[in-house]
Amino acid sequence: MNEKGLLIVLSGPSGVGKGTVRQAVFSRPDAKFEYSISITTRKPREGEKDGVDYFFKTREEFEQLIKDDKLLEYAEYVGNYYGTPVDYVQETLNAGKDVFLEIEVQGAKQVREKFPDGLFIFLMPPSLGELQNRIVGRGTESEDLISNRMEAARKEIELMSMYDYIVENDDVELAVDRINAIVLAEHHRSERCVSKYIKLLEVK
Ligand SMILES: Nc1ncnc2c1ncn2[C@@H]1O[C@H](COP(=O)(O)OP(=O)(O)OP(=O)(O)O)[C@@H](O)[C@H]1O
Ligand SMILES: Nc1nc2c(ncn2[C@@H]2O[C@H](COP(=O)(O)O)[C@@H](O)[C@H]2O)c(=O)[nH]1
Repeated sequence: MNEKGLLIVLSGPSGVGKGTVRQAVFSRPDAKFEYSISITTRKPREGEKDGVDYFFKTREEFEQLIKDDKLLEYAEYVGNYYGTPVDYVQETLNAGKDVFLEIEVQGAKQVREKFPDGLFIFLMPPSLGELQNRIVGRGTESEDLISNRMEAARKEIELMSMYDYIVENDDVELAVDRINAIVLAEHHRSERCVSKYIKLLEVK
């Protein structure tokens, strides 16, 4: 029987670069994770595609998914719902593959309760000034939404102590190196790795 995969959760304040770092993680030729595409009621930004960046749903459709227990976690974030499809995550982990979630902190808290053995990584900006520059520089939010996101960011940063690791995103490729090193170390620390090597002792 397959060993289960590792659930990796990348979280952090809005605009820190989670999406950018996640894309860089997956563009490495040796990336071994499966990305769980989230479901949202937010309108697609320019260039975003349904089923690639998100599954875009109406509020009614999303609320039906909540009722049908189809979400591993969900949160309402700055006026929109965001959630993780539970079946995809369970099936992929059961197939022995690592699953990578990029979600905000309320959702990460719910995942922690259901998957205490998951690997929780918090992405930090070099400073709050730099965080604001990144949100403004992205040019996707109105002024109102930027100040809502900055306010949310301060509350999100306060929760960083519930994570296993804090990774600074001063440079995207360096942040990816750090995340890959943490995942590798976690695999080597796990019971399944020990049991794999313990088998060597059984060979006479
Ligand atoms: N290390 C970095 N240095 C400078 N700019 C960065 C870095 N990482 C990301 N950025 C830029 O910061 C902006 C926000 O990044 P991104 O959209 O990936 O953040 P996010 O955390 O996914 O945001 P949200 O939570 O709002 O979706 C983008 O314009 C991106 O190009
Ligand atoms: N709790 C969840 N949060 C999610 C999920 N997918 C994305 N997110 C987070 O929402 C905010 C806003 O995203 P944006 O695309 O509108 O900028 C950001 O922090 C994402 O990481 C999810 O499934 N669950």
